[in-house]
Amino acid sequence: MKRGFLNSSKAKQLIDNAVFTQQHPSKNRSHKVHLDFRDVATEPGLPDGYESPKLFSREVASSTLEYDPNAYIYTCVPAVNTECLVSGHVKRMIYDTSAFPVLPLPPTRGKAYRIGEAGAKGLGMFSTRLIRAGDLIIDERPMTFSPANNAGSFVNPKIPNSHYTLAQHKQVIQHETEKSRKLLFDRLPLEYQKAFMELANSHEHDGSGSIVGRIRTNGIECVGLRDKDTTGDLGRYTCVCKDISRINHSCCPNANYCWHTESFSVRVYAVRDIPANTEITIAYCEILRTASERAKYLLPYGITSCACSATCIDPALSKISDERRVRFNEGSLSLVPSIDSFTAPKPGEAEDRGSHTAVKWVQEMEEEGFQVTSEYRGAAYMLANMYAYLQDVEKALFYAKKLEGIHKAFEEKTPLFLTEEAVKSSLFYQLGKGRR
Ligand SMILES: C[S@@+](CC[C@H](N)C(=O)[O-])C[C@H]1O[C@@H](n2cnc3c(N)ncnc32)[C@H](O)[C@@H]1O
Repeated sequence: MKRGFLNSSKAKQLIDNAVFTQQHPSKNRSHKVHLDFRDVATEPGLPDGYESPKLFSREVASSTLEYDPNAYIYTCVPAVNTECLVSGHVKRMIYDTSAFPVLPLPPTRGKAYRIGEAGAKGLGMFSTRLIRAGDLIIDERPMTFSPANNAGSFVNPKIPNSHYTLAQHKQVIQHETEKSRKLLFDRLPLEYQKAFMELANSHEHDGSGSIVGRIRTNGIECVGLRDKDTTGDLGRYTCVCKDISRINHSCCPNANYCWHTESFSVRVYAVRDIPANTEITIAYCEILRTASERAKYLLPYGITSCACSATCIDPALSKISDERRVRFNEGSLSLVPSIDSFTAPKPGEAEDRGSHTAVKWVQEMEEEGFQVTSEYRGAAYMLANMYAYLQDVEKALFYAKKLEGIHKAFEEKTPLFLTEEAVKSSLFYQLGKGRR
């Protein structure tokens, strides 16, 4: 039996309460503004006379799944020891996940990281030995799991929102979200409370409370879990881990991360070889964006000028990198030629015209450190298959082997041929053979 706070109001109702109807200043009509805790409270404090609603609690068995799907529950998912603020619907989704709760995986060849000083970035995660592409660096269960917006916080539906300005409404949302997350925090063991409060907080001056600020700075999206009947930004979940929270951002990261419901954990894999004593980095934003676009996404993390690599520091390199990022981002579809256009290079030419662009892209993406992108994987995979089709086993293997580690890092199930025999029995090799 675990103490649980049951908030009986419906998720939909909560979401509707976060929609503020604003009068258009010049025209005689109103429009809806959606608010969530990522909105900056324009002024500190709360509206005069605002009374925060009292939450009531009820003891429930933590193992039960007999909840209203739209009610939010504070619960410790017993098998995994994570404190959760979760809708009944999502709690059921978790328990219905096949194989849940399997143990997190052990890191490949044992632990290979330490947490240490990373200069102006604060703390960071560093390799203690060579880590190979595809190695699992860490598989960590989070300390907290909660909605990624203000869902689960209780804004009294009796409060007539017409009495508030937009800024005041934001203050209420921020206040109530912090209050609901504080309850989650208070349920953590003391050791986790300490670890949580030691984490970075890049939201100290935007109206976010100290708990919400840390969730926003360190939260990892729990892809695949979302509240009933929600789309887009609504209904998502985020989790905060102890060690993974120390991984800094890079615009050319050497690791990727993914959420796994069956183990209730976040896995971090190397996407290329990481030498000993090197910082392990992930991307906090889409990396195939220009420097100015990336800067917008990084600002909420307090990253005002990213200095993660030479391409972010040197304006000339940054210009070249931006041009490449835009090209890779926009051109991925035109890169994939139809099978009929696969032809062998003409005598004296290194590459056929059909493959030339893809070969150049793979080279450029490796120079930039974009192995984490689907565009890199797509281009290398296409080349491996194309050379198999052209019966060029050596080149087919050359590109397939580039993907060996990355496939592990993305837990890809698509078969890769990594031996001469495997190339020769692949579909593309057989198709190419039949064509000659
Ligand atoms: C998830 S934490 C990462 C660990 C953090 N450095 C620490 O000391 O705990 C995110 C925060 O780290 C810092 N950070 C991460 N990547 C950075 C980068 N590329 N440049 C500057 N600061 C960075 C920012 O302060 C950001 O808000």
